[in-house]
Amino acid sequence: MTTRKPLHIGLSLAPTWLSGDAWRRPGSNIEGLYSSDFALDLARRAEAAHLDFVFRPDVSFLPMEALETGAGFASLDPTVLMAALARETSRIGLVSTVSTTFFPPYAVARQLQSLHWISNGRAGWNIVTALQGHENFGLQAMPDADERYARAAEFTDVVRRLWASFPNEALKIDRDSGRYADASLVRPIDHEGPHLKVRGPLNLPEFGGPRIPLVQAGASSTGRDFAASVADIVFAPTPDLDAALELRRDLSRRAQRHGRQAQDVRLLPGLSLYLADTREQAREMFQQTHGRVDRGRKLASIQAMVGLDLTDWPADRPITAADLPPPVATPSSRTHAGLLRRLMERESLRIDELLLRPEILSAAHWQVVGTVDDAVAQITEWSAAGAIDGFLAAPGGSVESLHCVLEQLVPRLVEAGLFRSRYTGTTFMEHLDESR
Ligand SMILES: Cc1cc2nc3c(=O)[nH]c(=O)nc-3n(C[C@H](O)[C@H](O)[C@H](O)COP(=O)(O)O)c2cc1C
Repeated sequence: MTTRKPLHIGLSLAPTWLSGDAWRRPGSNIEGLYSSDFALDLARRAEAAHLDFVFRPDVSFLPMEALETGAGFASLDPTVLMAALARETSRIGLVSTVSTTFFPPYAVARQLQSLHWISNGRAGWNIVTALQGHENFGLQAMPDADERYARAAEFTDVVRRLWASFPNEALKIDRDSGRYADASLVRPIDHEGPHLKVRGPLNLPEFGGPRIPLVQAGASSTGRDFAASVADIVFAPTPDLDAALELRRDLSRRAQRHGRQAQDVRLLPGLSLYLADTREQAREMFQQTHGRVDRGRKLASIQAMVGLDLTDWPADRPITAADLPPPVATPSSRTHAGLLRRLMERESLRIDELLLRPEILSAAHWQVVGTVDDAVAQITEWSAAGAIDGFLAAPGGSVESLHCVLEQLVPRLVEAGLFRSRYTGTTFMEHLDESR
């Protein structure tokens, strides 16, 4: 029923379907979490459904308080994991998350270009400025968000110039003359900026096909501007249609201001999917998953994001906009803090209601708890409204819910003309360019 362009779909390999208490279900395969087979099974299923990409969010610290009740942020290094998937798949994009706050750009440029070669043009880079973890990298304190973005812009520029510093055309490989490369085409970048000093060139030629697509997550004003200047995909939390529409319009305006076209920046919100045969079963799965909410930790996170201490808040007293203190000056994610504040201002919720909302439970992502029909209806509506260019599936609740996304929901989107029925290209960038 829609005339819009086909969507782009990515699958988060962060095991969201094992979050809360879902890992305790008998068939969860939680024991296999740190084996490459675990992710490989998912990547193969996602490739069979012709998804654009799989991706692994990542952080460089271990929140100890969460570890007693779930794996949380403990995970394999995402770029190493993607390299393991590269040899066992052939079409699907492989997006790794690498922070611009902690790592040296030369090493990052080389690792990602290596992944691009190993996967024959399927690497992607999710650029994050990170939330915590400065203690693991010898920093005195976490730089504030604007400082992190300033470094991210310089870092991304350096990485792209390093990639270009050894162009593929420099490879001559002429056996007869004995000329391996035209070294005059390989140039240092001689970068000296406020945050970084890198000479180059990179000691790896650029892959001889489409470039590495860039994904960006972080939707404060500075984050949006950075995304609009470089990103091919923006991964964002948009808990409702209004939020997605506003972000889509704003990204289009900002992209044009940076001399790019609106469609160069594709908005793919995170979509948390608790799917079952009936709505009642889906709601039950959701309740079972989140029944054992770690109240103390959630309340601490609310306090960190909006500055309101709810420890002794009466259970039956709704929290209203008037109860909110002025916005917290430097939350670790302004995006998430802003969305939580927006929810609390718009709806006067009691504390138990608040604790079950996506702004608290699932990083403020768009959420469907229901049937495949419910999910198809919402995705169709958001797509027809021009709010999204696709979504990043983060299945929740159970392995069955995850399989339902790939084996039932995606085929329904194909039937509706909203998604591809086969791959036409072999590289990640070609998948993204299909909708142009
Ligand atoms: C949807 C979303 C996903 C994110 N994923 C990660 C991640 O995987 N790893 C990480 O270190 N930071 C992640 N971040 C943090 C951002 O990179 C950024 O540092 C933070 O949101 C602050 O930027 P902001 O002020 O624009 O919100 C994410 C942020 C958002 C909004």
